[in-house]
Amino acid sequence: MTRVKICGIRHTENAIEATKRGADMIGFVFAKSKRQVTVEQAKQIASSLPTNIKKVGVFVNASQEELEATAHSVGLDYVQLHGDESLKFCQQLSIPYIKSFRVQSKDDLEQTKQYNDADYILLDSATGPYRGGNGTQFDWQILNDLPFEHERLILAGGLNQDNVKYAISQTTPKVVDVSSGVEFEGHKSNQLINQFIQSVKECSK
Ligand SMILES: O=C(O)c1ccccc1NCC(=O)[C@H](O)[C@H](O)COP(=O)(O)O
Repeated sequence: MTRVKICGIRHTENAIEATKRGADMIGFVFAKSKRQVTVEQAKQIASSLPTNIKKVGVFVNASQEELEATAHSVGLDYVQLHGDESLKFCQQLSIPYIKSFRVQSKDDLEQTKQYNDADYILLDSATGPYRGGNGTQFDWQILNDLPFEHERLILAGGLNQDNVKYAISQTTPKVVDVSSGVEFEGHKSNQLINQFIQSVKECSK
């Protein structure tokens, strides 16, 4: 089954609900964002989750020191990098990493190939003011134009309960990632989280 990552979690009740319903990964945004959490908040939420749930920290151009200290303190399984982090920078990290790319053209996919030691490649939309979490989609068709390692693919960008089945059928990702699509009036909604995970589960029926 396609795995699910619920990103931008700020409250324990949403994290618990997501994991109860079958989410595989929970994302905490440490970058400057309306979803930003402190290390202490993330630590508290993470401590309420089962150990098999992967905890992911989202960063934009953070230093190696900050990444490693936060990962250690919160108990992150992965850092997810949404900035201009070079391959050399990523290779020096002592923590497994997910490299994010904003996709507009085939050239953006070409770039991903050099990050062959990344645990996952996250493909997101380039539309919107922020480095992620904009709630906008990219043209999934681009993925069919180039050979791509779908085993390492996290599909993100504008997913929701209504489009996620089609997105999976078009791109066969290992993981689908959602943030805006499970929010109501700017807050995570347990109901939308449930409905999103349910839609993903229905794909493998
Ligand atoms: O979510 C944010 O506010 C954010 C800010 C800066 C960098 C990354 C950010 N989020 C990363 C994510 O993993 C999101 O889940 C992903 O971009 C998809 O977001 P959405 O389109 O809102 O579902």
